[in-house]
Amino acid sequence: MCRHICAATMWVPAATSRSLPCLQPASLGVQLRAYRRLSGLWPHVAAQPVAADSSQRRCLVYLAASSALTLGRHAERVRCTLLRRRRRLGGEFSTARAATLGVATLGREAAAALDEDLMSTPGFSIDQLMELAGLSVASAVLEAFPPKGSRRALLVCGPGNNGGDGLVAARHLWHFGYTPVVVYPVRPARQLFTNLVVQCEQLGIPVLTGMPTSEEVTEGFDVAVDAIFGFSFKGTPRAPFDSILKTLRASSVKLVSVDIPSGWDVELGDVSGEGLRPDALVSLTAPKPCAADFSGRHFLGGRFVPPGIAEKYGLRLPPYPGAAQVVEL
Ligand SMILES: NC(=O)C1=CN([C@@H]2O[C@H](COP(=O)(O)OP(=O)(O)OC[C@H]3O[C@@H](n4cnc5c(N)ncnc54)[C@H](OP(=O)(O)O)[C@@H]3O)[C@@H](O)[C@H]2O)[C@@H](O)CC1
Ligand SMILES: [K+]
Repeated sequence: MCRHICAATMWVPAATSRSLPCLQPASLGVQLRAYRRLSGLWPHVAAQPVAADSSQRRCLVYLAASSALTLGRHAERVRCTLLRRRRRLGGEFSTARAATLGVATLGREAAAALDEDLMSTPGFSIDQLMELAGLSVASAVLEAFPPKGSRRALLVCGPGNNGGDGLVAARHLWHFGYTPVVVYPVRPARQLFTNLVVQCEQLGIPVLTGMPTSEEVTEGFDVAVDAIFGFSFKGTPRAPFDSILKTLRASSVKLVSVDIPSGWDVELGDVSGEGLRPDALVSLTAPKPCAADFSGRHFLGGRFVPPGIAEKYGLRLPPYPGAAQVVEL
């Protein structure tokens, strides 16, 4: 019995798709044959213009296989092919609006290297960067979902620095007048994170280990922040985050993702099909390639990049208005 094993999506600007004949609906046969050659399987392919942005075209690829063993192998092979193709196309995989602003994207390795550069050359500490990142997130929440009556905010924080951004955002949201609740199931022992938890608790912000149910999230909160995984996420989500992602997906709360919608591959997007579908995204420093698949409100935050580093990584960052911590792309 065949079942779908891999859903890969690609969004390409119309101009790019003209130079990529295999993504033209008219030549989907070529695409099908290419994947058959690559994986030994017949994929089901559908390509359609994107509703949110007619200048882009999306190509959805589903592969079918009969065993879990072949699943991983074939999905990985196709993932690598898509990745190579995306890398060849480079910065063209920014959203249409980001492309208008001339903002380039930062892949996983480049994002990590840029972080290293920030912390070595100009000598930023991680605490400083995280503080500004979390402040950007809180500012984007305020801008995207200004409080109407109640101001209940849920912040779901993961085990890495993305989770730290969420803890900082919780504190700033409290100062902005929200009533935050933090879910922090896996807590690193590092002083940085224990300090951030104490700072939240000093404000009376509950920091919970367990995740509420999807009904409780829908009923109990006006907005939720996904600070679960950032650019170091790999593979498929492990427990307890697998079920947390399902809970967030099942709820209808307004969702803001920090840097990357959790569960998405930083470069390829929601390849597993199990990632979150946020209403707003706050890219930090620069959008990551997966942001090309995102069609909600997109903010850029992390207003701390010195011109030398921006130049080194080919970032053409848009001007931030006034004292704003975020700029909408
Ligand atoms: N300059 C900037 O832009 C700044 C960026 N900042 C922020 O940092 C973020 C990057 O932070 P990061 O490197 O700590 O990685 P992040 O993704 O949070 O988590 C890694 C953790 O997840 C885990 N994990 C991985 N895969 C998993 C899986 N499948 N299932 C389960 N767990 C999995 C992994 O565990 P491991 O696999 O190592 O055991 C590890 O514990 C970035 O996106 C931005 O938000 C700011 O704070 C500072 C300035
Ligand atoms: K996230």
